[in-house]
Amino acid sequence: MSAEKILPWDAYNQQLVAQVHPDDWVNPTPTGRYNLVVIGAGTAGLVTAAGAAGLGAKVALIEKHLLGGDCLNVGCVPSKTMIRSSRAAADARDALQFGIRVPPGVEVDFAAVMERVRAVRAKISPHDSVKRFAEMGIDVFLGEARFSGTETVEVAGKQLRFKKAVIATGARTVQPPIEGLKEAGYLTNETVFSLTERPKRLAVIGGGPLGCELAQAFQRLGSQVVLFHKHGHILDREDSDAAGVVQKNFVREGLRLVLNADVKKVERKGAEKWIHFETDGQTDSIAVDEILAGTGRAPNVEGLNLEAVGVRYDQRHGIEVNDHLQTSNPRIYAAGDICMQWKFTHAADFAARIVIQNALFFGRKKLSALNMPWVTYTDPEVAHVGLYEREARERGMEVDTYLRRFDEVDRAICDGEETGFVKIHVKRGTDQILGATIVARHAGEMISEVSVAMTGKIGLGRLASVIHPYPTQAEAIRQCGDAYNRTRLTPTVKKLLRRWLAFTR
Ligand SMILES: Cc1cc2nc3c(=O)[nH]c(=O)nc-3n(C[C@H](O)[C@H](O)[C@H](O)COP(=O)(O)OP(=O)(O)OC[C@H]3O[C@@H](n4cnc5c(N)ncnc54)[C@H](O)[C@@H]3O)c2cc1C
Ligand SMILES: NC(=O)c1ccc[n+]([C@@H]2O[C@H](COP(=O)([O-])OP(=O)(O)OC[C@H]3O[C@@H](n4cnc5c(N)ncnc54)[C@H](O)[C@@H]3O)[C@@H](O)[C@H]2O)c1
Repeated sequence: MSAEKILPWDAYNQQLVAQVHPDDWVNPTPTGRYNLVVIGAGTAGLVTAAGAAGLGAKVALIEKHLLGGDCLNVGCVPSKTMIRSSRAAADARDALQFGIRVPPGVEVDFAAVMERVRAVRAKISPHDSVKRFAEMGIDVFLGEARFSGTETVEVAGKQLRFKKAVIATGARTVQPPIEGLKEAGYLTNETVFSLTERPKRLAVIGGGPLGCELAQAFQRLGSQVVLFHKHGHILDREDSDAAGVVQKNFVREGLRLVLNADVKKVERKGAEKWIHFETDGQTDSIAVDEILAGTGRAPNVEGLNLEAVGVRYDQRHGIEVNDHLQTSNPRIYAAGDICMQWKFTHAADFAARIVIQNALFFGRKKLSALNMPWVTYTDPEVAHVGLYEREARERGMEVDTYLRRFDEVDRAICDGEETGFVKIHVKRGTDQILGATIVARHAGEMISEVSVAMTGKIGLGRLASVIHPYPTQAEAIRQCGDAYNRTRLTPTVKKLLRRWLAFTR
């Protein structure tokens, strides 16, 4: 894709492209064999290349479009920036609840919101720039890579010889198989952040993290949003109580939800797009101005000539890897969205660290050993780490769950953020934390405390002895620890304590 397609072609996007795909970049001339040839410069590729080069490896990094991949350009960064504006809009809307009278006529300037998105992305882009990676001693090649032999990768007419190669080509939005959708035209994460005008009516198809985050953001920024989701509630892979809190808030904010939705057909009539759908046996139609698809990801496996190097893959799950992230060709590894179920930037980052050790230093690091948290940045946010209760049971583990609702937490009450909870699962009869879900406005900032405990093998009982400043919402985590410790006060212990206190009175 040519860089000029980063619309609108304003000063910010020109700045972005100057960093992550400069027009005047001249690919280096490859000399000798590389320790590592990395294909794809999203998070997985960038971290692999930087880490390996930092340890002294001779590294080539190849990117066909923009360094930074989805996260910087069309994923985390623009979405979280837009969400920040949408929270400001919601705060203005809800200000009266805090005793602040906002005069009527407060408006969302959608064009300014999107300009800020582009400005922030451009500001962050030097972290992922061609210049920065070249200065690390990495040979950066712009162009589309393909395997051309058992130990060569071809890019822009050049042959790069490798000892080991890493495929980090990521994933893209799948096109939902809905009649007429393609002809009517629809947005994906690759195009939605280029909008400069607010769609008056927006349909979002898919109630996963992508669909939910953006549906709420657009609704708050003034679009009338209808969200179609296949299942009975949104975010159906999350803890159902957590998803329920978010869903309730969506409805409160006026978002229309179509659950158990079967979108049958899309038709263009003039400027309008008509969506014909079925839900719970009823058929209905709705007219919108734009449609955003967020129905999952397809791995970028095409054009790599994987058959020639014996790398097994499938179109749905991507490249097949073992727990060491090695493909069916032992000299070729993969990391990130191309091969992993965890499709997160931090997951791509930590997978890259595993690849560096395993590919270059005979390491035996395992992906399954990672303790992976994730966050959906709706309002409130849903953050999770470890096992869900149902997963623990499926593995034959009995669990005890400690729950603290935010309407019982002083700081959350002060903040007017009482919906949500902290739920921590421990192995029954112990304080070993198996997993946790937090639903709170800043749940993503809180979950790492539980991750630290799990990674450091700190039990829930010991978390109770960690002093948390008062008043903070994170006290809810300590309070789950207090609740655990109270369960240790068995009737026998209580009786003994009573006797001791009577004796010492
Ligand atoms: C809207 C949205 C919001 C998101 N928000 C979050 C979030 O808040 N937090 C979070 O953790 N994750 C989030 N994600 C997920 C996150 O963006 C991905 O998990 C992450 O970008 C994966 O990194 P990657 O390196 O595996 O792949 P990518 O970022 O997709 O990078 C792959 C790169 O490979 C290049 N490439 C492909 N084929 C070739 C080839 N043949 N030759 C050369 N180059 C090639 C591509 O151009 C691309 O630059 C979000 C995703 C989306 C879509
Ligand atoms: N905060 C974050 O970390 C974050 C944010 C956005 C995206 N992402 C990542 O990006 C990836 C893509 O996200 P996503 O939400 O597109 O994918 P997803 O697969 O997680 O969710 C898509 C949802 O859409 C539903 N769906 C599919 N087809 C449908 C149809 N025709 N009609 C109605 N519903 C339909 C599916 O049942 C599914 O629940 C995810 O893997 C996620 O990890 C992460």
